[in-house]
Amino acid sequence: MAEHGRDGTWLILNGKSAQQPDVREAVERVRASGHRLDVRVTWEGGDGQRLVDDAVRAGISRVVAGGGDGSINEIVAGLMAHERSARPALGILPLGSANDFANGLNLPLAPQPALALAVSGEVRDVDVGMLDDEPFINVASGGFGAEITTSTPVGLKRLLGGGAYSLMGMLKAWNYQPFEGHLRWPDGEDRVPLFMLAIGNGSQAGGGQQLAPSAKLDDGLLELLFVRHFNSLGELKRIIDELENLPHDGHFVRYLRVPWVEFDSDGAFPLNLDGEPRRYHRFRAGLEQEAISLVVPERSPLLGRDQ
Ligand SMILES: Nc1ncnc2c1ncn2[C@@H]1O[C@H](COP(=O)(O)OP(=O)(O)OP(=O)(O)O)[C@@H](O)[C@H]1O
Ligand SMILES: [Mg+2]
Repeated sequence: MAEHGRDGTWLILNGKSAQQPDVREAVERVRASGHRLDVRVTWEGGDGQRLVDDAVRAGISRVVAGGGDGSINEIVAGLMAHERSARPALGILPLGSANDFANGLNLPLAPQPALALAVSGEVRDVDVGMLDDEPFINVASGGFGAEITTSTPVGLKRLLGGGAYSLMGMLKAWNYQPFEGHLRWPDGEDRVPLFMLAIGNGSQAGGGQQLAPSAKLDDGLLELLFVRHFNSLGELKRIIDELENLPHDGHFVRYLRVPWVEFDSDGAFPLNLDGEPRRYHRFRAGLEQEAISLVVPERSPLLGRDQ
C-alpha cells in the first residue's frame, strides 16, 4: 500500500517487548496474510527517533510504534522532525504498562488484532501537541498528578476512590506543596496556587484517569484542566464535585478548550509529557494541526469530525 509514493511498513518495537511470544506470533500472522512487515528494535531512549529517520530515508510509508506511551512519544518526535509530506503514517501496537493513548483511542490491546489494524487500518489526520519545541500526542499533566503518580504506585484515581479523607491525609503526610503559577490563554489568564494541571490533545493519563474527557485529536484545540490548591477537607470535597462537572469557571476547577496556553511557575513545575517526567519554570503549549496521519479504529472517541 503506497502513501505519497512511499511503500512498506516498519514495526519499531521497544526492545523490552521484543521477545514476547504473542508479539512474535502477531508479526508472523500479519506476514502470513500477505503484508510486508519489517521489524526494528530499540535498545535505549533515542533509538525510536533514529529509527524513524531511517524509515523516512528508506521511503517507508507507515511505521508502527510497538510500546507504551513513551515509545509512541519518541516515534511522534521522530516524525515531527521531518516535513509534513515526508512523515510516514503511524500505527500503534500497545505494549506499555498503562497505554493511556491507545486506551483513549479505543484501540484493540491484544497484539494480534492491534497489529492487524496498525498495518492495514485507515488513517486520519490528527493534531500533535507541542510543549515549546517538544511534541506530545496525548497529555501533558503536572503538579499533583505528575509527582504522585510517578513517585508512588498509587494513582490519583485510586486516591480519589479511597475518598477525600484518605487523600487529605496522604497529602499532609507527603507535605504536598502547591506551585504558584500564572496561566495565560487567548482570552483569559489566572494566577493560582496549582494543585494539578492537565493539557490534553488526547484524553487520559496516569493509568486511566480521564483528565480531558472531551478531547479530540482533530479539533485544533487543547483541553486545559487546572485545579486550584485547597486547604481543607471541605474544599477537597468541593473539588471532587467540580471534577464531576468540569466547569469552565469553577471555584477550584477550570476546564477550557484553547489553541494555546502559557505557564509561568515560581518553582520547577513537574510535568509529564506523554508520561515522561520533565520540569519547567515556564512553557508554552500549542499544537500543530493535522500533523500526522494516524491509524484509528472505527468510531474512536478521540475523533470529532464525521467518521
Ligand atoms: N530495549 C529496551 N529496554 C528497556 N527500555 C527501553 C528499551 N528501548 C527503549 N527503552 C525505553 O523505554 C521507554 C519507553 O517505555 P514505554 O513508555 O514504551 O513503556 P511503558 O512505560 O511500560 O508504557 P506506558 O508509558 O504506556 O505505561 C523509553 O524511555 C526508552 O528509553
Ligand atoms: Mg512510559
